Amino acid sequence: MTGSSPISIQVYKASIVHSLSLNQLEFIEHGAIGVNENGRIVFVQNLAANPELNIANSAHIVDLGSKIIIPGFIDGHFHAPQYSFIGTGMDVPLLEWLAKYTFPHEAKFQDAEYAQKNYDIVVRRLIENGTTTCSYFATLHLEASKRLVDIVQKHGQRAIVGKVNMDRNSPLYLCETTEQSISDTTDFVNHVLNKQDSLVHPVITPRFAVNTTGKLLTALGKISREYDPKVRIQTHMSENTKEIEMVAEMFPKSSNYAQIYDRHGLLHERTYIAHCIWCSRGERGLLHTRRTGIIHCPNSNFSISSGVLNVRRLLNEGVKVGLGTDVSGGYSPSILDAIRQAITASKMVSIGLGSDADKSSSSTGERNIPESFEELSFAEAFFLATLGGAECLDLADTVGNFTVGKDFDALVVNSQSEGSRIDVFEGDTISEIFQRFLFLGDDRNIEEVYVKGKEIKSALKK
Ligand SMILES: Nc1nc2[nH]cnc2c(=O)[nH]1
Ligand SMILES: [Zn+2]
Repeated sequence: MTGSSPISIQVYKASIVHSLSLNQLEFIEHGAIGVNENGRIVFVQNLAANPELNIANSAHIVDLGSKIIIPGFIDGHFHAPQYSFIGTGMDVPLLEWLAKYTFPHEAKFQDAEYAQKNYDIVVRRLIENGTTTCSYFATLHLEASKRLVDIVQKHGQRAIVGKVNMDRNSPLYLCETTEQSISDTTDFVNHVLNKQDSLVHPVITPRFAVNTTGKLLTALGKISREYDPKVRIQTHMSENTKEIEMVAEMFPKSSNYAQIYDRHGLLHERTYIAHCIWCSRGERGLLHTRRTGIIHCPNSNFSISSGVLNVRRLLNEGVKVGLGTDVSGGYSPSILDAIRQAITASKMVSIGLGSDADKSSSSTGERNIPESFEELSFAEAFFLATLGGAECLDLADTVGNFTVGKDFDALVVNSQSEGSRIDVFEGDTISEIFQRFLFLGDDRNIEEVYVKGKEIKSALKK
């Protein structure tokens, strides 16, 4: 047992599964986690090796039997306003999809009351599905973005929220002036920081290079670096080949997409970018040097026909990677789905069906021996959904696994919950039951959801 035991602690006895690193998944079949009044983990104990709990009398013990405690899921990329057209409109690729469905829909969030109603529905749905931390894109509307912050605070979810910036190449009904965009962003960032709520953070959110002028990008980079620590930045990059062609014409002085963001001061260790499917070797190297993370959104990459990201290569190159649902480019709000689709995407890459900018740009005529890439294991995909995401979002000191001193953000998983679609067979090991949850489980198996020690799922029913 590690750490001290303050007077009033909550002890959860259960099986424990969490990632220590990309390659290390720890299973503690008979475990206990101690959580103090501040929601911090004070000990993690293997009861098989060390059955005595060294705790004060006032500790409250919750015996969860054969249920499994895992770290809460981290969704590194979610568009809150897009939830209300989830599962529809996936008949066209990105640029057409934005014009045909997304922009008209996001324009409705001009109405803060409409936004509030919709945001309440989506935040509830994410908590149901075990997303304890979510990085949200709101819309460009300041008041509606503030309402999203209020809603996540009401429900107790850990969240990073961004007011979207877009000052060109969108319809007039969803476009702001550069000056308005800068002043509303400053207002939004200060509004969230002034709350001094350790669970909610602002993030600078330029939609993507297509929708932003160089002047705006420079100003946003500057805002992010003016604060200590730097304010996070999230955006999209190299999702779709037409998008990349458009961006190259718009920013002719930069030799590639990543360089555009870099030249405007947007790439740093608190930046994380969705997609990056078509990044060249040079761009990946730049992201690695800047310690910028990539959020892999496989459902969206398939659903709006963007491409198949080679995650293995990014991991081999030392780039930080997390998972995102990218609703509603992606049709599922569940990180379990992102885990499954990340594994499927990695299998496509391993059989030579990945998207590869390096391959298409090598026109030397020489016959290259194709590189082989190992598919992701379930343990690696789970890492991306938890600790990997925490690293991208600069939250790894606080969440992502059950290290003493981190906050207790956790899910109680019951393979035999009411309505469960998971069958358990005689002799199944904890690893087998856990894997079956990853591939067959759903929100019905996620019985309790904790953020900073507080259970937030049961309150949704009230
Ligand atoms: N998937 C996705 N890509 C984008 N690129 C710019 N905006 C968006 C968006 O809303 N969704
Ligand atoms: Zn997105």
